[in-house]
Amino acid sequence: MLSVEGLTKKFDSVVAVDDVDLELRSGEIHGLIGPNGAGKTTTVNLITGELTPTRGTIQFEGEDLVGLSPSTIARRGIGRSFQVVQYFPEMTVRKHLRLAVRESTRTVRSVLDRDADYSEEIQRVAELAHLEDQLDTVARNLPHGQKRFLDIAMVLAMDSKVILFDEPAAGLNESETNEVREILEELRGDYAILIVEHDIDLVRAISDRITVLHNGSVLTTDTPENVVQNSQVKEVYLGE
Ligand SMILES: Nc1ncnc2c1ncn2[C@@H]1O[C@H](COP(=O)(O)OP(=O)(O)OP(=O)(O)O)[C@@H](O)[C@H]1O
Repeated sequence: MLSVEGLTKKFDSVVAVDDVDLELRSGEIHGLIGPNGAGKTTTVNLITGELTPTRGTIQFEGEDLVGLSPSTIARRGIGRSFQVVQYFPEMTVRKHLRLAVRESTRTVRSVLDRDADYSEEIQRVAELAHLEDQLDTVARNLPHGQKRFLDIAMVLAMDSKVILFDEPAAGLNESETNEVREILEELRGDYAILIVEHDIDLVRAISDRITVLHNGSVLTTDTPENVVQNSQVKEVYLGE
């Protein structure tokens, strides 16, 4: 579905991403892990078009994404959630979702649709992101964990087919992390998901496959069981 080949990004003398091959299959949850500075966020930023690769190709459903703007890539169906949630403090959850749905349909619907309320779609994504009871809450009043869920809901509302999660559990307590896990489990099969996450227990539990990056390169891509047994992975990342 999403196929990355030979992806390389240099910042002057630093090779942040070095000849990375990565295949995200339809319906899978794919973990992307590695030590600090391994190149995980840079890889995500290359896929979303926020950065331009020095070399390499990124193909989505057979089309090359390199050179397209982030908004075009998002509208093609590649959504991302951010490490730091971006929201309008005084705006309700419902309004956030309405804007996200409208943004995704902007190119195919006419201005006549400007007043559409998209209520069915808003309800659907609110339920998926465990926010159905918070639709009329303004974002700043959401508990910390639910602000993260709002970010997830907005990605879903954009009608994404691929979702790139950058540390969805960062800064969350145990019960909020468990809820993120439940949300991801419910999305399994319907989206291709790439998840960058330092919480190794979460990544192990949720991923169908895991890619380990080290110094910008792929150390291995394998099942969670094999990855945690891999001696090189233990040496550079798991610290055993
Ligand atoms: N804009 C930039 N300019 C220069 N160097 C950068 C830039 N962005 C990232 N780097 C460098 O590229 C390397 C990879 O960084 P990246 O943020 O992708 O790693 P990461 O695996 O996401 O790390 P972390 O787990 O700490 O978020 C690091 O050495 C980093 O310092």
